[in-house]
This record gives sequence, C-alpha cells and structure tokens, in this order.
Amino acid sequence: MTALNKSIEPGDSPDLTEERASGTFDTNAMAAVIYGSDKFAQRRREISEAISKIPELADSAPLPFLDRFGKVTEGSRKLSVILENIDKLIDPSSYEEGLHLYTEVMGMEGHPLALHEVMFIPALIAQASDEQQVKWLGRARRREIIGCYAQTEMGHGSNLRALETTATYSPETQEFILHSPTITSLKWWPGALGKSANWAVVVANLIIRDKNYGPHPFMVQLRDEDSHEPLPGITVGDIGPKMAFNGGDNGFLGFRNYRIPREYLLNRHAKVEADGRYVKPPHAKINHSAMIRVRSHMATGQGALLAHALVIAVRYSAVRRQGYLEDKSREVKVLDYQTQQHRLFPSIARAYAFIFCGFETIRLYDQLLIDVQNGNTSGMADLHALTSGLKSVVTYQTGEGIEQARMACGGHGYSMASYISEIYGVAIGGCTYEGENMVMLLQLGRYLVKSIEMIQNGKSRELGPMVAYLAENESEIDLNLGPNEYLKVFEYAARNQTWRATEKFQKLRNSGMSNEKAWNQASVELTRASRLHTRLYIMSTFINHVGSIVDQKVKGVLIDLLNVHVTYEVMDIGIYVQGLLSSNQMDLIRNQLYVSLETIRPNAVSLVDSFQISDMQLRSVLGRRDGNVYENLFKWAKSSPLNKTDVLPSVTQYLKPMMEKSKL
Ligand SMILES: CCCCCCCC/C=C\CCC/C=C/C(=O)SCCNC(=O)CCNC(=O)[C@H](O)C(C)(C)COP(=O)(O)OP(=O)(O)OC[C@H]1O[C@@H](n2cnc3c(N)ncnc32)[C@H](O)[C@@H]1OP(=O)(O)O
Ligand SMILES: Cc1cc2nc3c(=O)[nH]c(=O)nc-3n(C[C@H](O)[C@H](O)[C@H](O)COP(=O)(O)OP(=O)(O)OC[C@H]3O[C@@H](n4cnc5c(N)ncnc54)[C@H](O)[C@@H]3O)c2cc1C
Repeated sequence: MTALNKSIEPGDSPDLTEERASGTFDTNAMAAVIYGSDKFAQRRREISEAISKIPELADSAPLPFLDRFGKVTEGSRKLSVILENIDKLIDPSSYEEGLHLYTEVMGMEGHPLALHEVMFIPALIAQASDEQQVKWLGRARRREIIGCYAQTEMGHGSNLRALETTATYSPETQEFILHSPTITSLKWWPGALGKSANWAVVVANLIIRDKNYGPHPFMVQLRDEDSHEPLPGITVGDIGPKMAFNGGDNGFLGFRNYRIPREYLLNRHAKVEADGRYVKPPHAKINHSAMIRVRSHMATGQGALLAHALVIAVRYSAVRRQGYLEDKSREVKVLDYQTQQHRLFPSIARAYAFIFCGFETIRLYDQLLIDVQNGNTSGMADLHALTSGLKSVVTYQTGEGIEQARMACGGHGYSMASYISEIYGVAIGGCTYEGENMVMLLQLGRYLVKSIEMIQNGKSRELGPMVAYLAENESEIDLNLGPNEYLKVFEYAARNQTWRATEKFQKLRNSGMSNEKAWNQASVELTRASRLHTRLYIMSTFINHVGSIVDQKVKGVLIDLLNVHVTYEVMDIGIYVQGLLSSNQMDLIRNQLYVSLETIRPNAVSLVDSFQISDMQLRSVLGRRDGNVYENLFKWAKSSPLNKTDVLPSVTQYLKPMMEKSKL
C-alpha cells in the first residue's frame, strides 16, 4: 500500500504512528498543494499503486550493491519493462505522469532516456521548425530514436563563445561538415551520450565562408539505427564513473569531417539558405532555450531531492532514540532535540518554498515559449536573470540541507542504506550543470547592475516588478514582525548589497580600470547581491503561495512553516541587516524561530509524509514509511554481496598466508 492520509497501518513502528496521530492536517490535502492539484496528487498515488503490482519494475537488488555495469544494465532493463506496460501505468500523453513513473521506477541515478525527455525533446520543440518537428519529434516521442543534448566540451562549458566544434557550410553539397579540431573540442559530459543515444542535438559553431556565426543547434545521427554502431566519422563513448548518476552514461563525442544535410540545422529561429545566406534569429540567445527550460524546472526538481533527504531524516529521527530529556526512564526521540529541529525544520520549509517557487518559474517558461513562438522575445532577459539566480541558490541550499539531513542520521546516515549520499551527489550536480553557480549568479549580477543604472538615470518607473524594490527606501522596521515585515527586512538587505556592489564596480571602472577588471574585482560582492535578491524572491513567492491556499488546516500548518522560514532566513543574513535591526530585534526574531520550531514539531512527520514519496522511490532503509528500521538494516547488510560467503577469496589468497607467515 502506498502513502495514505495519515498513512497509519498495522505493523508500523509505534513511534511513527504516534507522530502521524499528532498531525493536524490531511496529508492528501497537503499533497494536492505540493503537486498542484488534487487530481494529479491522486494520479501519483494511483501510478505508484500500479507500479507496485508489477514486480519486474522493482530494483533487482539494492542499487548501492550494483557496480557501474550493473546499474546501467538495470536501468535499461527497467525501462523496457516500463515500455511494455506503459498503457497500464500512465496516460502516455501526460508529461507529468511520465515524469512520476520514471522518477519512481528508474530512481535518480540516471537512465538512457533521462536527457531524451529533459532536453532533447524540449530542444526540438523550441528550436526545430514545424517541418523538422514532423520529421523528428514524433519519432522521438515514440522512442524510435534516443537523443541527448551535446553542448559542453572538454575544454569549455561555461563560456559558450569559446566552444571549438565547427559546423562548416558547404554550398556545393548543401551540407554542414562537423569537425572536432582538438582534444579539448571533444563533447564531454552530455547525459546518455556515451552508450544509449543514437541521435543528438549538437551545439557547434556555424561557419559560413570563413565567418563564425557562433553556437547553433544541429540534429545529428550518431549511431546506425539497426546495429547501434557509431557511424563513420563519429567517435563516441562513456566518460567513466562520477560522483553520482552512475546509472547514466555521460559521454564524449568527436567528429571527423562528418557531413549532415543543410536541413539538419534546427532552424525555427536561425536559417542558412542553400546559397549560404544566413537568416538571423530574433534574439541572439534564442538557441539557449533548452537551458532556460531546465533551469526553470530546477527549483521544483531540487525541492523534490531535498524532500527525499528530509523524509528519510525526519522519519528516522522519530524512531531513533538516544539520550534523555526530563524522563529518565525512556530515551528520547532524537527529533525532540532543539538542535535536531534546527537542523531539519528550516530545510523542510525550504523544500516547500522551492517547490512553490518552481511552479512560478515553470509557468513563466511556458508563457515565454508561447511568446517566442509568436515572435515576442521581450521576456527572455528577465527569465534568464531570474532562473540563473534561482538555480544557483536552490542547488546550493539543497546541497546544504541534504548534508545536514545526513548528519542528522548519525552513523547510519553515512551508510548507503540511508541512500542520502546518493541524493546528495545527484543534487549537487545541479550546482554545476546548466551553468556553474558562480557564473550564473554573475549573470543575475549583470541584470541587477543594469537595474541600478536605470534608477541612477531616472528610469525607476521602467523597472520590472521583481526589481522595483531596488528604488525604494526602508530604514525602520516594525517590532511586531510578520511575514511581510520579514520581506521588508530582506528587501533592505538585497537592496543595500546590490547598491554597494554596483557602486564598487562603478567606482573601480571610473578610476580608469577596464570594465572586465572592475567587474572581476566586484564579483564576490555581486554574487552576494544575487543571492540576497534570489532569496527575497523565494520568500516572496512562498508567502504569496501560502496566502492562496484554501484548505484552512493545510494553510495553518504552512503558516507555521512560513514562520520557521522567515525567521531562519533573516537570522541567516544577520550581517546584512545590522543597520536596520537592533540587537533587541534580532533577539526577538531568534526567539520567534525557536518557538516556531516547537510549533512545527507535532506536524514534522506529516509534513514529510505529504511529499508522498513511496518506499520504492525513496530506496532508503532509514526512511521506510513503516519506520521498522533496525530489522531491515540488518537484512540489508546481510544482502551485501560480500556476505555471500563467510570466507572471501581475498582472505584465502592474501590475508591467511600473511597471518600464517607471521606465525612462523
Ligand atoms: C522537466 C525538467 C526537469 C528538470 C530536472 C532536472 C534534473 C535533470 C537531471 C540531470 C540533467 C542534467 C542536464 C544538464 C545539462 C547541461 O548541463 S547542458 C549544458 C548547460 N550549459 C550551460 O548552462 C552553460 C552556461 N553558460 C551559459 O549559459 C552562457 O554562456 C552564459 C554564461 C549565460 C554567458 O553567455 P554569453 O557569453 O553568450 O553571453 P554574455 O556575453 O555573458 O551575455 C550577453 C548578453 O546575453 C544575455 N544572455 C545570456 N544568456 C541568455 C539567455 N539564455 N537568455 C537571455 N539572455 C541571455 C546576458 O545576460 C547578456 O545580456 P546583457 O548584455 O544585457 O547584460
Ligand atoms: C551531472 C552533469 C550532467 C551534465 N549534463 C550535460 C549535458 O547533458 N549536456 C551538456 O552539454 N553538458 C552537460 N554537463 C556539463 C555542464 O553543463 C558543465 O560542466 C557546466 O556548464 C560547467 O561548465 P564547466 O565544466 O566548463 O565549468 P568551468 O567554467 O570550467 O568552471 C570551473 C570554475 O571556473 C569558474 N568560472 C568559469 N567562468 C567564470 C567566469 N566567467 N567568472 C567567474 N568564474 C568563472 C566557475 O565558477 C568554476 O568555479 C553536465 C555536467 C554534470 C556535472
């Protein structure tokens, strides 16, 4: 049985049953808020139920016991079982249902279709012309072909203008000739490129008559569709084991004068005519849309990863007993320690905040896609700035939260039985992919500096709603702090830091320093401004979202969670608000935080239950829904391949002779 309202079942650990009984709200109602609608939350439960009825969809062994080869094979095996049963499991036309199915069955370690769904198909939707979509999109959606998104090279990922792969147009044959001129020009990192994909969207410099028009996306066949062998002129393979994602085959790719037809430039926006004439796109960065899309989805994606770690740590903390409080006759649940609550509850609040914030950025991206298809690119810069900051802040804070969750599980958190280290490895990949965090914070920094320059030039009224606060002035704050006053505190901090960083940059530049050098010398301050601005945005979307909730019990507990969030976040940026808040006010906020931790305590397990992440999806012995941790930890250890025999061959071969020798 998958997660139910309150989720109490016979055989559950009494400690978790007690926690669920103390919850003040309906976890199904909360799940409806988390997943955007009651209908979809219900569908998730139904899909999990349907999955549980097909035993072949379960992992054939706990994934941590598999080696790389085993993980990659297991991913392909489960994928084929999914596809055999797809109509029984989901509505195949629903992207969200598909995502839930894959997330639950395939897990987070990577699989052959991960990039196909996340970047390859979206790149075709955004960048292929109608004619090209007829040719490839249906095939991709039916999974007749497997694709990936090949942009990053061994030598360059951040600085796209320095990519080295070339696509040189030959008007005589009406072909592009793809070439990798150096070792550093090898495509390096693209997910599913190494062994699974037979097609790729490849980003290469478009060269026409010796002129470089910069990076453009090309549709490229990499492997024979029958034999799956690489085509002549293509060198392709796996880049080896990684910190996580080891079920995935991130790859390398090189071209040796590899020819593709002119029609294979994805030409919804930019075109090359038969005679080599170049037709410019409506916006210089329009080819970056696949990246903007993933960045727009990353807040919810990372919120979900943080949620996984918190489900594990909070449930485990409710069954783990260690030490005493007042009652010396029974050890206390570690969740009752204030330090444990301080470690975990602000992260629960962040997970909710990230998910709600992601709703907003996904909506903005979907709107942008429609606008761009209609020739309106005016929203691109705003969304680029917003998602650049957001991906950086949520990935970093998610990593922090997951690592705290691991430590909150003590020694068992360090075991792969907790699965937290895998979640951590997967999540912090997000600090790097889709734009290295510092690089992306500086993209938002550019936008903030431009906004300040508009104010300085008397154009405050032209500022967008997200940066309008930069033109305001706040020097006092009411002692009676509520969420909106906390927003003002954050605005103060972000505004001050943005002005300070911009003025530093301007001062350096005005002193005769080059623009680039001045930028570099102000860049740490600029990233600080970007983080504060982004955290303000997260807080404000959290407040707005909670304000819109109808179910009063759900709303009540989310207001409690919001109180944890706003007090924790303001304490965390104390150094930036010293000019605004007195030490008395800081003490008051600190005390409000401690009170709000206590208020949340009875709902902690219900709040994480509400994510409705099934045991199958969680893959954690510590985080089991029933809380029966210890007997299952022992079972898990016994299933280790090392325990198949009592005496290992390595002992017979090396240790025994060594010990024998020492006896002489
Ligand atoms: C349903 C989805 C589920 C999501 C869940 C995700 C889980 C999946 C798990 C794993 C998948 C991992 C997949 C990973 C894939 C990848 O990593 S793909 C490769 C990604 N690579 C990057 O992100 C590279 C980062 N670099 C860049 O993006 C850019 O080069 C840059 C840093 C933005 C700089 O660009 P450039 O040098 O070209 O430009 P500048 O000179 O700095 O700026 C010029 C002006 O252009 C503006 N600009 C830049 N980009 C954009 C944009 N995209 N849109 C609009 N405007 C843009 C920039 O701000 C400058 O403006 P200004 O002159 O006015 O200041
Ligand atoms: C798990 C994973 C999956 C990936 N999947 C894909 C994929 O499917 N397709 C694909 O094409 N790519 C993929 N990538 C590659 C990824 O997009 C790049 O690694 C990423 O964009 C960072 O680029 P880089 O490696 O060149 O980092 P670098 O730019 O070399 O970063 C190194 C350091 O230099 C700093 N730095 C660089 N430029 C600046 C600057 N201008 N100002 C200040 N500091 C700077 C960075 O902050 C960082 O500290 C993936 C990567 C990972 C880890």
